[in-house]
Amino acid sequence: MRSDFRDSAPPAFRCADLAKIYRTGETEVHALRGVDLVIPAGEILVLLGPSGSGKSTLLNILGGLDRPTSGNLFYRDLDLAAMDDAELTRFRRANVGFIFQFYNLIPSLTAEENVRLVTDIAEKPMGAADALALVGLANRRNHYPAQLSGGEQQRVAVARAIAKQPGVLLCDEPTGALDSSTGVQVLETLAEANRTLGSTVVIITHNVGIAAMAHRVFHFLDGRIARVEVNEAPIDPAEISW
Ligand SMILES: Nc1ncnc2c1ncn2[C@@H]1O[C@H](COP(=O)(O)OP(=O)(O)OP(=O)(O)O)[C@@H](O)[C@H]1O
Repeated sequence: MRSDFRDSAPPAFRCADLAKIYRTGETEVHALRGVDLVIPAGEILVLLGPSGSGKSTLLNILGGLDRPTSGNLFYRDLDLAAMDDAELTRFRRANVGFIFQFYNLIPSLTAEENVRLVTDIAEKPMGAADALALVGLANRRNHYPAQLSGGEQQRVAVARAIAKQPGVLLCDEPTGALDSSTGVQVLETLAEANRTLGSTVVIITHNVGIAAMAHRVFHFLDGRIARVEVNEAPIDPAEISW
């Protein structure tokens, strides 16, 4: 059933010959050297590759936090490469949820208030309490970040990201600071958002085991995608450990 839905959907992202050069004084770093990829809507994608191979650079460009130096990039029919700053901000607000390694919660706000920061400005949000229930934290909504474990704080960050029902969830090392069993709980919330909201989920990780939950795995090497693996039978995150 899920694969029919995925096959019929237009791609979430398409990019062609995408390049990113960082210039600092005389120095140039070629972070992306001609990336071609299609990210089908409604899939879970994992990006693997050595440190410095360009994964975060690509994720930031997909999310409209940064711009390519050259190349084409579309989100559905939106031409991201042609957008100015204000348009990119609107694109992010309407379509993208971000999750980073460190949870970036506001310490003086409760879990629910942290989520409400997003639901207050989103176009079609679910309630903050519903988002927290989706990540299994209904009974922690009035707790402050310091009263929550690392895994619980990351689940609040996931709730905050999914509350606006984004088309795409971009996750940069979401389990990087967590132990295996806590990390798996976070991955389960991402899989749940993929299943119930249909969000396309892109996960950067150094943990090769996590690739088993993805529909597709992109292997990065030196600013390029060296290999794409299609996984016909993604496993439930509960089966992953590290
Ligand atoms: N803002 C920046 N200014 C200059 N160089 C940068 C900047 N951001 C990234 N780079 C460089 O671009 C290259 C790709 O970095 P990127 O962070 O995309 O790699 P990565 O695969 O995500 O690495 P990691 O797994 O360590 O996070 C690296 O050489 C990095 O040093």
